[in-house]
Amino acid sequence: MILAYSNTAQPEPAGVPARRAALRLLDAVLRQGLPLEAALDRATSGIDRADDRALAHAIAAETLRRLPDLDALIDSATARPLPDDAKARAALRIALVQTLALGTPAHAAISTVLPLVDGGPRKLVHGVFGTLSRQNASLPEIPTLPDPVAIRWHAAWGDDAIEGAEHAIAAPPPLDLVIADPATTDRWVEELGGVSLMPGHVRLPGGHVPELPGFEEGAWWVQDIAASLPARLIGRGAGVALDLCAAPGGKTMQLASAGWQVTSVDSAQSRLARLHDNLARTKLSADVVTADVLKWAPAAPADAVLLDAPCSATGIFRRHPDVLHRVRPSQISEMAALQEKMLARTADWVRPGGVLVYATCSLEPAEGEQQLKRFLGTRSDYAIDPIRQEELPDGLAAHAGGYLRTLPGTLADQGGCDGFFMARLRRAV
Ligand SMILES: C[S@@+](CC[C@H](N)C(=O)[O-])C[C@H]1O[C@@H](n2cnc3c(N)ncnc32)[C@H](O)[C@@H]1O
Repeated sequence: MILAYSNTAQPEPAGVPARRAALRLLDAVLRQGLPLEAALDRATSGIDRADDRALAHAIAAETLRRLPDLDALIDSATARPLPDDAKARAALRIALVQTLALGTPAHAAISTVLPLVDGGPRKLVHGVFGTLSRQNASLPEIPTLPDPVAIRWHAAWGDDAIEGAEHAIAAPPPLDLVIADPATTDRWVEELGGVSLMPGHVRLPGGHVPELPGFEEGAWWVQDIAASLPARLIGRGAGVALDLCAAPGGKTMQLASAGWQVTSVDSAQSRLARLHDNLARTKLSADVVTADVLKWAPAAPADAVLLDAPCSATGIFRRHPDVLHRVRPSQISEMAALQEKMLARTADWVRPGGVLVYATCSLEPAEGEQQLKRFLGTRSDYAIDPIRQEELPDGLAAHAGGYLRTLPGTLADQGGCDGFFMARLRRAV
């Protein structure tokens, strides 16, 4: 038997440490409310092999995508519903997701999970898994959204967005690249074998990023098409642009490659390290400042300010399915209060006649439409500079109010995009 070693140095069957790490990850998200990525290092500490760490992440992420459907299956096979936080439910979730969604043979899925419930509900887990296997249980083709999210998004956006979100969970999102020099888009479409939805954009079905042509030379970087639009709204320019809440730097690279003298500000040192790496790889430059935008201030007003504000991040649920489970209404309100303060403060850093772009990767109106309305109600020196059709890819249209809202279902035929809100505001001269 091949042996692996847990961080308690006990010999264990191969494959068990990855499943234990998957359980830790799920506990971190569902009970502690942590982002999946933030919990990764701790949950997988003691696992040396990168493929085991990747497996733990894949099991946890797929469980989060399929949680309501996995729980419905488990509940169909137990006399009484198990508590949400029961060990048996957690073990069954990861055993079932492996066999029903990740292609793991049933015997491997259950034999690597049972050691995790030794001395506990082993018999129950084995019994329920066996019952569901004999019934040839399957997951629905289109996943079900967790109820609180479905209710919230239905109230805000209606049936189509719910359908769009459920379909979006079912399919792996495409890989979007921003091309540093938009004039070379056709060349990269050909070389990478992708499609382009607008100049400076290439979409691939997926791929191992560091091995793709052009990565090492810094010809492009990964950025969802919706995430690339806020910086595009600023356009090309030779003046001073502030990129606020800038790390890991997708928008900084866009602004720098569009000719701006960029100052990038973010409070997270570790995320700024990635921004520095990104600038080095793409040979672009920016002044990088580690600071809290609620305390820092620029020496002089800027021609353009981009505020990509911290938010609930519910718009990026395709790649980060933890947001579907850990983001609560109270957090949305807290983020909205923070965004309001940031917007009020940073609006003073735009020169008269200059431009302010406000963006969030959120599907919550409180972090988008309502924020914009409140801001315009308090700042008579600002007006919306409406987004024009020629600034957007085919299939996207600005709202009649001049801002842009992307939803689950937007660009669905081309592979979709993240949920975003963005508005361009111009300061009176
Ligand atoms: C949506 S992410 C930014 C993504 C980035 N604009 C890009 O395109 O790569 C939000 C960022 O806000 C930063 N942040 C949160 N609170 C902040 C604060 N008070 N001051 C400065 N940055 C902050 C976070 O560290 C995070 O990097």
